Amino acid sequence: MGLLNRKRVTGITEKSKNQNVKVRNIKPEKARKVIRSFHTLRKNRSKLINDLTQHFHGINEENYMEIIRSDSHMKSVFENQDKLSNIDAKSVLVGELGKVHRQMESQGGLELYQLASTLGQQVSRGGDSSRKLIEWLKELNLMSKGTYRALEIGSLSSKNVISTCGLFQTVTRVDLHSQEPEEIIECDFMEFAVPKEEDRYDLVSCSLVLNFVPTPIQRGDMLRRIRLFFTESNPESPKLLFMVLPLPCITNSRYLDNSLLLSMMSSLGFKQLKYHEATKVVYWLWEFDKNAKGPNIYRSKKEVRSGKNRNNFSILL
Ligand SMILES: C[S@@+](CC[C@H](N)C(=O)[O-])C[C@H]1O[C@@H](n2cnc3c(N)ncnc32)[C@H](O)[C@@H]1O
Repeated sequence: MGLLNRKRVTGITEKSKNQNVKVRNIKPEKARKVIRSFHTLRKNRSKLINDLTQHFHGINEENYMEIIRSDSHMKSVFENQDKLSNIDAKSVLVGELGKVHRQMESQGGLELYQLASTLGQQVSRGGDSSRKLIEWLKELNLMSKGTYRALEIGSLSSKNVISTCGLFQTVTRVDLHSQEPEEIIECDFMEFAVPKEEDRYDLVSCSLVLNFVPTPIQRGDMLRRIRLFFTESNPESPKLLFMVLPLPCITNSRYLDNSLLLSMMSSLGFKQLKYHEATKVVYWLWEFDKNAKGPNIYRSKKEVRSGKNRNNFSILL
């Protein structure tokens, strides 16, 4: 993304890639708008790509540009240079996908979304969510200093409290777009290889990531996958998942409230240890027990709240 674009959209004036992120001149409302709009576009993109799987074998969010651009006609439809050809279903979808793709680019893409999210981590605006995790770990006296391993999914910085608190022997950080290539592994967690047993983790942090994942099924898949990353080598020590979501995902969703989430998580083997609602986000600390699974009955959405002004956030397993 060009610096010009970023300036036009938000007034951010400093280049951030591969440096500690600096954000200036971006108002909190603007940051929230960037985040909301990015989530909507990502959801629309995901739906279009899903619809296109019947026309392009194996198309997904990583390879769609490559696949579409390898067909010169589809490439020009995607790039909106061949409007007259948008008559069949496949071309309509490709044309729409091109439109969404351009909107995402012009609004700054993932990089700008991360800048806006980093702003949310500034202390004056709610701060680094991992502070709550460390507060809880200390309160529950759950992890003795320096012996445990943590995995942070969706990491914006290696300087967050989870990394600096000294409670962990190692913190492995992954993100779709790494802002510190030496400290944060750039990859999709869904493709991050499950390590050998001795390299697995005692704690996984998944803060403000599930709401980024575009579909309810993919969110469920992410939760399911997280379980594979817990070590079994210290049976005495707890296996913990720290999770954060925007508050409305749980307090104003048509399809999810905390009681439903509790039973879903329990069907995956997670027991709620801690829960905290802040003004804008909600935090959980879950303990995982691989032997404590329940029945999986969460394959379709069920309304838990009615009313017009609800959001549709949900998770399916
Ligand atoms: C809103 S930021 C949250 C960052 C930080 N964890 C926090 O709590 O402030 C969401 C981050 O999750 C990352 N992310 C989303 N889906 C991911 C995935 N499947 N694998 C790795 N990172 C992902 C995004 O790239 C983004 O940097």
